[in-house]
Amino acid sequence: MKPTIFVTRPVPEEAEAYLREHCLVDKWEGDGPVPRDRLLERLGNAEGLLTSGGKIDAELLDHAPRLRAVSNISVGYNNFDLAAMKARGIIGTNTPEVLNDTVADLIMGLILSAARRIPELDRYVKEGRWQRSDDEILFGLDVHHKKLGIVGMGGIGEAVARRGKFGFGMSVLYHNRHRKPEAEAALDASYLTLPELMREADFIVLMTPLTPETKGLIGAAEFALMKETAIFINASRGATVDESALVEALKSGQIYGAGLDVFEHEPVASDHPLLTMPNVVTLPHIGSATEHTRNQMAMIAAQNLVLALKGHTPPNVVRELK
Ligand SMILES: NC(=O)C1=CN([C@@H]2O[C@H](COP(=O)(O)OP(=O)(O)OC[C@H]3O[C@@H](n4cnc5c(N)ncnc54)[C@H](O)[C@@H]3O)[C@@H](O)[C@H]2O)C=CC1
Ligand SMILES: O=C(O)C(=O)CO
Repeated sequence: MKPTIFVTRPVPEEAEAYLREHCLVDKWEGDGPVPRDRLLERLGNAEGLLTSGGKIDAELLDHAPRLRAVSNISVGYNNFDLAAMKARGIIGTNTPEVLNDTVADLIMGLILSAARRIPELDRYVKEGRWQRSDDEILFGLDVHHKKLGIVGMGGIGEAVARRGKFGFGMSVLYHNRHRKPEAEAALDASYLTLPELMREADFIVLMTPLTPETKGLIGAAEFALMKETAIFINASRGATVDESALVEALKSGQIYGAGLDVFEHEPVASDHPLLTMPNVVTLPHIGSATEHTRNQMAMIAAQNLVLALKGHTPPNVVRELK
């Protein structure tokens, strides 16, 4: 007898076909993300859940008495209440590594966009404001040979560091929960404390997972240490940054600019002050959003789920907040 699973969002054909081969698939057919109350109604029979970000907490698990595995189509798993899942013997999985290069490419895009003011000046040209006499008002900052500071030197952080080091001749500084001697050797990277990195780096890239320790990790005290020419990039989760402190740091000229792929509340409200600032580049959480990478993520997530439901240990089980 095939296990029943619930799929909360459309997945590519290949992943869906694979799931149907191994499971009885029930899926959300509505537009947009499944509303929480509708999801809870649909979980009565589900032994597996394929999802990408909705909260998996005690309330949801109470509505899913047969649930054995939850598979995220994402590397981040801050949506999991791991204690509640563990208490019920439910396995959680994610999709690490496969998206490292795709997300790192986007982060380089944010760095270049903020430093050279690409979106702002694109609008400038398209709005017919470009004058032959324009000169200094179009200046930005160099990226090459500057100091790249990575906070959270994991799979994605290292992929960004490689691009900075070998593509742009940048020197790599990093702060991480644990030192990484191999990365230090391969990238000639220097380990710094968080305050040291804030003071030293020209580009600060935040790439930690969202955990109780990293919530608000970068706030007023950290922005106060940054150079006036620093550019701050966040592609981790919005809540790792104190957004009000970021707004103040940008408004007061404490830092030069920011590039953001993530926000505390997504989609970000259209009247959010960060959206009114020309020195902030904003994106709608598209770090891994290429067809190739998202297809691979969906397939890996599907395989994780099927393996777990067959009683095997999938390669990407998450056991604790990392
Ligand atoms: N914008 C987007 O579309 C994407 C966002 N993400 C986010 O990026 C995060 C990181 O992804 P990966 O690099 O794959 O994860 P990873 O687990 O490979 O790396 C995270 C690193 O952060 C470090 N870390 C954890 N807590 C820390 C702390 N308190 N202080 C300093 N370092 C700490 C860990 O030791 C680890 O080296 C994900 O958890 C997810 O939230 C991931 C993919 C796409
Ligand atoms: O994988 C993740 O954690 C994302 O945010 C989207 O790819």
